[in-house]
Amino acid sequence: MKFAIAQLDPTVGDLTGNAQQILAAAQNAAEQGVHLLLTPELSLCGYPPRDLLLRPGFIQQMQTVLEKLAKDLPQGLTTLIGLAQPNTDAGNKGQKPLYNSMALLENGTIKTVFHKRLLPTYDVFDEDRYFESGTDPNHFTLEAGGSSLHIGVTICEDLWNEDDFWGQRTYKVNPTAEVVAAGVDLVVNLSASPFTVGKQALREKMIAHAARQHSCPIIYVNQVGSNDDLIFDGCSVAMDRQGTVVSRSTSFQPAVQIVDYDLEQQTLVPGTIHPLLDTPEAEIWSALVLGVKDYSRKCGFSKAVVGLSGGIDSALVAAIATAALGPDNVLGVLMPSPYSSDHSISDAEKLAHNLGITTQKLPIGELMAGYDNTLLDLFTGTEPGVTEENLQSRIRGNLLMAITNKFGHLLLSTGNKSEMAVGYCTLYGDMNGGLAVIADVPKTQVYSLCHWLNHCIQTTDTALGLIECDRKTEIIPNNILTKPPSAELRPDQVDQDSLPPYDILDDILERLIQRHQSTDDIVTAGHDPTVVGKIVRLLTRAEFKRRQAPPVLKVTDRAFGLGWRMPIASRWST
Ligand SMILES: NC(=O)c1ccc[n+]([C@@H]2O[C@H](COP(=O)([O-])OP(=O)(O)OC[C@H]3O[C@@H](n4cnc5c(N)ncnc54)[C@H](O)[C@@H]3O)[C@@H](O)[C@H]2O)c1
Ligand SMILES: Nc1ncnc2c1ncn2[C@@H]1O[C@H](COP(=O)(O)O)[C@@H](O)[C@H]1O
Ligand SMILES: N[C@@H](CCC(=O)O)C(=O)O
Ligand SMILES: O=P(O)(O)OP(=O)(O)O
Repeated sequence: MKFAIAQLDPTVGDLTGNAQQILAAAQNAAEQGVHLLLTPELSLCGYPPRDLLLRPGFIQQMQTVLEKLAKDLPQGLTTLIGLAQPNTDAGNKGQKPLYNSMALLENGTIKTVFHKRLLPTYDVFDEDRYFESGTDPNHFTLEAGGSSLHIGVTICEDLWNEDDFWGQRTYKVNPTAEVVAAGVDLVVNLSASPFTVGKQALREKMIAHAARQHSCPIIYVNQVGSNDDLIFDGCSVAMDRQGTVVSRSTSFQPAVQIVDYDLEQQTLVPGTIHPLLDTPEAEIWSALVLGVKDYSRKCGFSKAVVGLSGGIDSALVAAIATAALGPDNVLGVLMPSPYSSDHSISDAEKLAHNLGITTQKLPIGELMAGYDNTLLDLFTGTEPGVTEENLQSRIRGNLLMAITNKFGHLLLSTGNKSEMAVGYCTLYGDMNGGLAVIADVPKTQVYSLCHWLNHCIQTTDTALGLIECDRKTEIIPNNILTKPPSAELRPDQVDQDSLPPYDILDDILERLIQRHQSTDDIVTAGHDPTVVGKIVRLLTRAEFKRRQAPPVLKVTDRAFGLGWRMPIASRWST
């Protein structure tokens, strides 16, 4: 029995386009003699559709497109398609209006519809807002060529309640155990599981645990691509009942991969196993490149603009943008002020040369003088300080927005997670932008990514096939890697004038943001109480800024954005 794993990259809300993607995968699968085509969770509307789900017209149109697709799909091929389905009991007993479902299509008809049992409502997930939980185990019999196979259907989170995997506990609802108890030969899991660093290793451990626990082969299908802040890595995988990987699709690329089930041996046949990316840096790099590429494409941008300061954050963002969009589509803007060092210009120019991108130089000295003159009377008697520093950042932000307005570039903002955490960035200045590319990457990891990129370009054929350049050189100029980070908003300013060293700052922030530790916990771990107190206050105070930041590409298990819902007017800061 042959299965096709369609690791698709849907655009949220593009019902017709997504249906076309499914149809193309189905035609390809049918030509290869496939019996069952598997598509990701909500493959027809794309994941996450968010509040589009509240629009009745959207739900109706989804049904119309599904019915047409059922007729268009090749005869003899059974297909599982993810979509939202109305809950006919909605309104009763506070039930939610929809189900998160999988429709089973066969020979022109919708044969049955399965409903997701477990609805994730944590971190970036908010499925309880829209969906009612399915109550029954989902399974069906696939008939082909006189044979039959009993298949259990689970949808994403349904696989994440595995007894004893998350510690010694037994879950009230374990959809995999329930379909196995119903006597299935094989379980499929149709997912839209967002990327975070190391997540595929975790998924594979969990799937292997489930396969062994239930002595049942499992085929896991994941969405690929990026929708707004969420990046999906694909990496669909099939495991036999011993928990051994027999098939793995590509990471961060769409694919249709075939897996065979041997009916006599009652096992999945080993097939193509694409390797996993081997370092956190390779994973993050690939994720961010895909994030920029898909965000641009799906929002209708082909070009991006970045303010190039000669610093490391803007260098990394420019490199990611170049890999995503191609060097001809990235513009670097150098905006020196009277406080800018010579190397800020020479390093930015060298970087642009290495990347093969175009630059524009727009000095801001005259604009600064214009602001100072206009504000002269009003500000008489005050000391110059952060206000004047922020004006420089805002002049640059304005110029960059003028470029996007005039030429249609997407402005990429360059703030890293450490800066966003402590508010070391200017609202309506360097925070301007449509997409915050590295705002989930702490400064220490910005360095490791840049070192990795240079190493990669010198030692392998490509930086994961993404940047073309002279292989003997570096991408990020060495001086950018070695000079102290500085905003250059006043003479001789460096970040470490106001912040602890980044390795200390990042460790404290990781404990606060990802591990939910208290001030006391962090001090007990060995950090200076005064420093911890300061960082906690800065983190709390900068909430108003983060709320106004562009969407942040998520790569950790706690990114600023939908998975971080802190109050702004708050008195809790320990
Ligand atoms: N822009 C850069 O390139 C850069 C680089 C390095 C460091 N920095 C640092 O970043 C900081 C930027 O200064 P900033 O944070 O004072 O400037 P900001 O203008 O970004 O934010 C301060 C302003 O935000 C508003 N505000 C404050 N609290 C608010 C709240 N709770 N709700 C709504 N609005 C609120 C007020 O108008 C206040 O003046 C400085 O410490 C600077 O040294 C900036
Ligand atoms: N001199 C500069 N030219 C272009 N763009 C600049 C310049 N200085 C700063 N920028 C932009 O602002 C952000 C933040 O700067 P920090 O150095 O971190 O304060 C930087 O990444 C550039 O995009
Ligand atoms: N726990 C799952 C849930 C995803 C879903 O059900 O959409 C994940 O992190 O991928
Ligand atoms: O934001 P950048 O590029 O100026 O990097 P740094 O803050 O390290 O100077």
